[in-house]
Amino acid sequence: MYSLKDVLKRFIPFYKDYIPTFILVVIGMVLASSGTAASAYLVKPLLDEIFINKDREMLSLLPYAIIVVYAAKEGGKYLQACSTAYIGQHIIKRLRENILENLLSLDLSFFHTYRTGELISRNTSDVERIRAVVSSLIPEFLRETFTIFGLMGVVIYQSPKLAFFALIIMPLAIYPLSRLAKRMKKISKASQEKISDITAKLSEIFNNIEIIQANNAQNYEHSLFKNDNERYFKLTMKSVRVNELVSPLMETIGAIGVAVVVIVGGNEVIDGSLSVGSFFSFLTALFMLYTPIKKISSLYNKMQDALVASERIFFLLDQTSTIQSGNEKMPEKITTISFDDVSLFYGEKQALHEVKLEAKAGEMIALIGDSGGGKSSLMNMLMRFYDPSSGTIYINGHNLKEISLKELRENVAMVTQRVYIFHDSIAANVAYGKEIDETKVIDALEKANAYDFVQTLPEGIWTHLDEFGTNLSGGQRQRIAIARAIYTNPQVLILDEATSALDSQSEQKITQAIENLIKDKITFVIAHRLSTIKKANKIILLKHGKICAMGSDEELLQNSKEYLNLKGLQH
Ligand SMILES: Nc1ncnc2c1ncn2[C@@H]1O[C@H](COP(=O)(O)OP(=O)(O)OP(=O)(O)O)[C@@H](O)[C@H]1O
Repeated sequence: MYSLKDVLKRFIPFYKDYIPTFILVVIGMVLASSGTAASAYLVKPLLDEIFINKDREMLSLLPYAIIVVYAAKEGGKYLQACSTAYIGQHIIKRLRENILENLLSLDLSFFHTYRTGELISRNTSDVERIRAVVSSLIPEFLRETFTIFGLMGVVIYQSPKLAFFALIIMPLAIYPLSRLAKRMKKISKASQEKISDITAKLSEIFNNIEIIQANNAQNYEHSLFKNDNERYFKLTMKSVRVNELVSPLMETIGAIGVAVVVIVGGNEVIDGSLSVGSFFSFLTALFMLYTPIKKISSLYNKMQDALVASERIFFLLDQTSTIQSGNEKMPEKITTISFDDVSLFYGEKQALHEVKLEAKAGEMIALIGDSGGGKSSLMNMLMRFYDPSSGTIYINGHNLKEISLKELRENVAMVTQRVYIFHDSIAANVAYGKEIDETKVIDALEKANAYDFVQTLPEGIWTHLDEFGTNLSGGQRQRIAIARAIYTNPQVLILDEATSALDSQSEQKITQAIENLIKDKITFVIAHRLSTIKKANKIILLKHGKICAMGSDEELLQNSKEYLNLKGLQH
């Protein structure tokens, strides 16, 4: 668990950039605290000089002094509030960017472990909670502490004896307050986890809305959500009750202090050893003291909340990718890709067993086999979404891990089973992440046999696609994805069931297009379709993570029973 010191330490590099703004914060803080103390002090001349001594000169001065003191106090507060908000909001903005930057660099296994909603929640609501610590909490804490010292100065100055009685009460409040803070920390942790669950649930619901409606599972999802929501509501109420307890507790303990002061001070005023003005100035400062003390204890509770949130955020910032880029340049021309005794484990589960295969430029390799055989896993390693647990993948004899990750992914393009469409224009979807070159976009669309339908859309390649491409048909989406893969003219193409959503006519056109594209490339096709398999130079049959047959269609027909079985099933 992080302490406040740890949290602040992590923010020091951020704070360094805001020194001029901090100076404004301090000026505001000093004005606000000294203004508060001065306003309590002014009660003494008000009573003693004006009301008791009937001093007219003082009457002509004091009202102006009151205005100046209050203006300084409130102006200081305003200055401090705006400057601290600037620092806080700006740090938070940078923090969000840093979190996303780090998350984007992480490997896929991380994203398979954490739910999307959970990550969104940490990047939004937890970051918001932390804002309290980085911006307002610390300066407010300091301002209130300064105010306490200023007011204590007035209290002690006016009557040290009374101050002794009044201030002795204070430690009495500390014990219950520290108990409350501990409780608050616990509730905060539970509540932050719950809000993460809620966000995760919502993102799951919106992503799967079709399947929810198709299964009439609306009520089921709604009741799951209601449970989480109810729990969050209860936790929030619990934290409100704990937080709101601070004030009545402080007031009651404070009242004991005031009662003692009235008894002792009242006697002194009656005896004439204390002036009425001093007594009231003292009493005003004492009353005013409870406000900052109360604020500090409530701030302390909020801090517990922020500490828990920090822990969840630093966790994300501290994650490092297990997939690190190599330093070697990608060979200009990829001539061979070889898998040398490559095995892959997902946790305990072994997905691939000592796979050995080689692909040469111009070859098309078809990967076939039952579902779960390991075809996608093999290709995921070529993209370096995962690294082999043992064995090595080589490109032109260079270990894949030594090659720059960026250059690798520039040269290897993938069309996956799941088609990804971004909420942007078709052109931006095709050129995704790269500069849009209109001619290249049209060329890629033509090659993917997609330009015909794109042309019929109202704004052509500039037509905006909905999130997930819901305004396109499945086959159209797939052709956009293929266009994206060929936009950069990659040297290696991985097509994972890429033609599954196409009707046979467009599939034929795509197959033709792919045949033209792949001439000097290395292409891996994960396919069940016989038309694709036939054209492959090499067919690899994967079963339970092992290669159980490898060769051309003809060879396999002759010597692989499994291949015959597979073909038999498809006829
Ligand atoms: N991220 C993952 N975490 C854990 N296990 C996984 C993961 N991805 C795949 N697997 C497991 O590894 C095995 C191989 O999966 P893979 O997706 O590579 O098979 P496949 O041959 O591509 O299947 P399909 O044809 O159904 O797509 C399966 O048993 C699968 O359950």
